[in-house]
Amino acid sequence: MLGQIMDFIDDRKRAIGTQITHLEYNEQETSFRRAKLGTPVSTFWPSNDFRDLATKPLELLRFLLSRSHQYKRMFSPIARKHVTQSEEHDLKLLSQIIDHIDSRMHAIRKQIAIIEGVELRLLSLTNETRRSALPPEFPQIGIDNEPSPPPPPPLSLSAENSISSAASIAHSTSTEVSVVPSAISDDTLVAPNSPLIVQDDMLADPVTSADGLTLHDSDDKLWNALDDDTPDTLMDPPSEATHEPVRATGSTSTPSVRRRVDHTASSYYPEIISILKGTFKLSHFRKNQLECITATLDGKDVFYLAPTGGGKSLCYQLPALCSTGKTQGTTFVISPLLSLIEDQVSTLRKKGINAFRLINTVDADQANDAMPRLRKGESLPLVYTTPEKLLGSNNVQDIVVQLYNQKQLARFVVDEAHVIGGWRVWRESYASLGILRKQWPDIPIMALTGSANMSAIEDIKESLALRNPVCLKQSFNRSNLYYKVKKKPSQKKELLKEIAGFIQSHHKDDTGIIYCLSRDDCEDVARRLREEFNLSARHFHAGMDRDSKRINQEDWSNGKCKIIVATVSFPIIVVRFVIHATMSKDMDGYYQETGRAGRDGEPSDCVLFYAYSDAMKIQNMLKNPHDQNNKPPPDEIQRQLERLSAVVAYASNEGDCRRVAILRHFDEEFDEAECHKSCDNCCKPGTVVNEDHTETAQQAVQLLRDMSNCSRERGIALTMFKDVWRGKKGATVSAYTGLPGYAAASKLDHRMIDRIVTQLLYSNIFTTRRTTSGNGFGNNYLEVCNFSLLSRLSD
Ligand SMILES: Nc1ncnc2c1ncn2[C@@H]1O[C@H](COP(=O)(O)OP(=O)(O)OP(=O)(O)O)[C@@H](O)[C@H]1O
Repeated sequence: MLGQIMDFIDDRKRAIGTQITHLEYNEQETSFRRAKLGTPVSTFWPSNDFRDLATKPLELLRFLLSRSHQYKRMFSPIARKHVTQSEEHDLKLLSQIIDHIDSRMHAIRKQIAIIEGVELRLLSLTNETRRSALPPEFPQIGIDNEPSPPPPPPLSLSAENSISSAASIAHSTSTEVSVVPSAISDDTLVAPNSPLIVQDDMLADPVTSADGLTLHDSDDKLWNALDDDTPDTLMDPPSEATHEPVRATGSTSTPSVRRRVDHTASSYYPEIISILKGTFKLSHFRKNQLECITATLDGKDVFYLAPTGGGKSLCYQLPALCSTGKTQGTTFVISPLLSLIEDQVSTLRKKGINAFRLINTVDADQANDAMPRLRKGESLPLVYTTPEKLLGSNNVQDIVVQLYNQKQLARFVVDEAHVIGGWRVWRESYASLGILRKQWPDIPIMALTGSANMSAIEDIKESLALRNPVCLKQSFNRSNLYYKVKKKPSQKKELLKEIAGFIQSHHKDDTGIIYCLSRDDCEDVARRLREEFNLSARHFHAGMDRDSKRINQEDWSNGKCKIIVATVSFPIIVVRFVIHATMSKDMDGYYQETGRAGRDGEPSDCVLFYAYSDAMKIQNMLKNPHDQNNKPPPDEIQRQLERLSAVVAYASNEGDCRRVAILRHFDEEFDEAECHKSCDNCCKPGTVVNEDHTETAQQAVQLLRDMSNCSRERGIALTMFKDVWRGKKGATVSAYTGLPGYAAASKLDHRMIDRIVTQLLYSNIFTTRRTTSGNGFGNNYLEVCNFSLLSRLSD
């Protein structure tokens, strides 16, 4: 059946893509409504009969779900804006496609849950006694029972950046190859939901605690400053009804309104403030914290988005300790990371807060384990668990039923909610969390994330079936961070010299993190910084044994080590500088990693060493992952490449304010005047000049085609192509000197040549093909990927 819709969409994609591009060009004009598609509207429509799913194996279902997500992402943003324009037949069609994909995704998720046994396990609990414990709405397995999803809510155009169709590529081609490629990031940014925390930290490291690594991070200064200049709380109008039928995105379709509510007048406030001061020893709330706490105590669903270090944890930790509130008892916090759970539990227990973990642990010390206590019927305010444990364990399910029965189930908290919606869908159990709402419709859910743009937010709300959630969002701007991108030297020795020089001159006695791509690199960089530059660097990654981790943590705690060279799996600390020795794989990762700097509000530096070759390395890793058995589907690889392209666009942009680019990724408008020269581009003297290099790009495409046609080699290496285009002389290029494009770029600066080639690669007009020679060495050859785009270029 998915094949049917995919075929249908594939047929329409090109036409819709053209339409979308057209709309983007004319978004200010009313005439776009009358724009016609290039192909006649099909009368064929696939049915909503999804019985085919029943026969599909789990792997295929996951793949299908991922593809459906991909399609939805592509079509949703534009449809949200225009779906109301009913006179535009094609846009109506677009919204019908999305509805259909929605229904399909519901059905696939349900089937996955059935196969994984999640629902079956829950049902197996429903013997006579247990069934009576369940709410009357307890759903039966059966796709027929599925409520049909309402249409997606209208949303602002700013969410349109996830479109990655051929049409948008064509659009970008004609406009983006410019001195100031600001438009690139507009079009190439893709909705995040990215794994902010790498796989190697997942479940692999149940015993690591970050205790020793946590600095005193009183962030008051930063957050007070933020409070002053962040926009008002955005709240969706809350609904009084808590027993409404579960609705997906439609539940959020009511337009947001700005309203100020005096939360200090709420009946919960006296207890809230007493716990804030007495238990947490804090004097006041940061932006949105009180709103969030009051809403959850009032039994409402909450979606809470705040930048890293914004104080999300307090929003569920504090209400968990309240005895007032509509729901009482245990707060279950669902977190994807074992190391984060361990860290949170031990930090809270040090403060005298009764937090427990509900995970599979090999730790001999079971003092923090929730299970034995819950079995004994002890009342535990705060229990951290993983989605797998919560949904997959019969024992845990027994206990949840029991707590619910006794009205001792206070709320579910989904931390790092951006994990929902990525590929790997992604931890399947995260994607299955929608079942919480189905099983316990009247238990409030709180979703927290530090990284989500508009379409990701919609995905989260929909997947968790949040009901009229109170949405609290905060500006992502980190005004105390200085962003800088530097050209990465090709020799590692030179890179280390630059890094060491920067640290010695700017941060001699400060703490900092250096991010590397691989564990080996991480170890090597730390060692060489120690040995060759006398810097107190230690490596840290999830592949280390427990003793080495402990030693490095101790060295950090006692000040012997000031610099941590890490992969992305490093526990939370406050540092004065973050250096990316290799670029991040996506903008979310980059934002999270740089966000480690200056969590105390003091000015801090974020330096990215960028080389296009790193992007190629990552691209190859994405296309050819080590674990071939776990290779994402092609569509997902494409999405990851697009996310990578957003970082390339960011890093290679030498003109636009970095802050604007970063915040745009989170759908946040930012006036570059507010940057106050706190990024390298804003500090550059002179004015920005826009240049259109479309013609040059066309020449490049033609030249590469001509070179490929006359080459007797296995392929055209990137350097060879550039040499020919520049008009290099000598024997190596002699085969190509007669071509019309030879030396066509002789007057261009070499950086401009690099940027044009980069943009052609990331616009999918050029691609690279990797071949391995007989002696095992790999070569990257440049090819024209999409000839049809070439003809569009010349139109
Ligand atoms: N109201 C407050 N006043 C002062 N400090 C606060 C307040 N709320 C939270 N903090 C402190 O801010 C720091 C960061 O909080 P927290 O770890 O909850 O951030 P987070 O939003 O979860 O960040 P991340 O996304 O990085 O996990 C902690 O040290 C916490 O104690």
